[in-house]
Amino acid sequence: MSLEVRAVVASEYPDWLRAVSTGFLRPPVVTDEEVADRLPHTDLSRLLGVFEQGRIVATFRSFTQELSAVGGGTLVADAVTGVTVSATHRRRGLLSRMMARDLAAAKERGDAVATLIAAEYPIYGRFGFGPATWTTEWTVDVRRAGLDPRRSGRPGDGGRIGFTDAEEIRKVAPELHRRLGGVRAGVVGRDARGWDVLTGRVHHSSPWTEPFYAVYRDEADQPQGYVSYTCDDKWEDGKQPLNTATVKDLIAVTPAAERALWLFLCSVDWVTAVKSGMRAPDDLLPLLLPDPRAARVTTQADMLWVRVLDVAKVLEGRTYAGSGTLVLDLRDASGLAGGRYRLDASPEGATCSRTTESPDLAFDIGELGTLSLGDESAVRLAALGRIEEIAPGAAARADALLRTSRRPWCPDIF
Ligand SMILES: CC(=O)SCCNC(=O)CCNC(=O)[C@H](O)C(C)(C)COP(=O)(O)OP(=O)(O)OC[C@H]1O[C@@H](n2cnc3c(N)ncnc32)[C@H](O)[C@@H]1OP(=O)(O)O
Repeated sequence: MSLEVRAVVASEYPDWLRAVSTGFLRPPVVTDEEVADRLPHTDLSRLLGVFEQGRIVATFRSFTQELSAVGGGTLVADAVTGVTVSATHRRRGLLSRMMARDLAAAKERGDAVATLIAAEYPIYGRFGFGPATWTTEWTVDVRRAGLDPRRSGRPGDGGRIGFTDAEEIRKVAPELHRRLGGVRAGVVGRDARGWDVLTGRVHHSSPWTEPFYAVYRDEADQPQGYVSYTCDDKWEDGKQPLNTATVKDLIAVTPAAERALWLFLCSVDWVTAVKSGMRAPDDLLPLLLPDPRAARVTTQADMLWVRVLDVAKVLEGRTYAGSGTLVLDLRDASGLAGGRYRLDASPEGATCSRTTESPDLAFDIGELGTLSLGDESAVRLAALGRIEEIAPGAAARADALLRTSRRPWCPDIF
């Protein structure tokens, strides 16, 4: 039976959503309300389906996304999501066909990279993606953290924390999230609908629990961070409170805001555990506690995957703390971004262009995705055999140039 890969039209959108739910093992139920909510935010020309006799057996969606680069600049990304292949049609190359089509279109548009959050680690490396950010989740045992039980939730730095509501958050927090991209690489844009979902204005699949919202304002009364969290209202025998505060979102633009919000969460009466949600691996949280072992790592995993489509845009689109030159020989089986490039970088700026000079390092394009946001070490990748060091010492030179003092972080799942 023939399989046709093509863009989905509006009348097929409910079927497409049902196919996505089926692929993600969610009940295949789609309401008119959900369709009406999602459709205006969907670029149908970038919504792919694989059709067999009129039935959708595979799905794929991409959209334009802004990704923060090292130094606060922005890269235009082709964000990939909603990837499913029906259990009846898996391992017959359908994902490969949809991916090839989407990446070719992204390259044609001039996007710098493609991005995604991988459901499972082994899926996307073959398409030239590499994990570029990692994430850590902690559970803090507040009673073992060593914090002074007499402390209040008030920051000791002249700032203040105040409770607020969803409406206020929709006004204040988008700017905080946008500013985060200026100080962290790896942050992807969060649009108005993303805020509607996070603040309960839109919710389709699971029942909504209204979270608590609190904003940190500095001495000059400027918002510098916010947190939303829920509590589970649990007590143990003997009338002992045993509440877990679960962070849904914590965006802090200054270290003072980050410190204040964590200490606030660890100061709420009845709260004996704080689940941090997915944080940057170098979040201040564990070391902020007198006893950092009270923050147990519960998740440690890859987060944002990056597929470089335009090498010059990626390497010129970031800043560099030091100066140096690197010649990279990049292999790309798909023919999208491979070749030999010379990078001349300094704190004043960088240029990157094709060259015929002999290379310092040679590797697959996926490794450049992994290095692109400053997180991974080229020396480590060379030790793993994933980077070939042609000029002795070149991997260490690459680290000095590419790595950053704070690790990239993507707070959003898309
Ligand atoms: C960005 C996102 O949306 S992430 C969500 C991804 N979706 C899911 O995880 C939902 C459940 N899984 C699925 O729907 C499908 O299995 C998919 C989409 C992951 C893969 O689709 P398929 O059409 O089966 O992939 P396709 O046949 O093109 O496979 C290409 C290659 O990747 C490999 N591969 C595909 N999926 C996986 C996997 N989950 N684990 C390991 N290898 C995989 C295949 O074996 C194949 O390898 P080969 O070229 O060596 O033979």
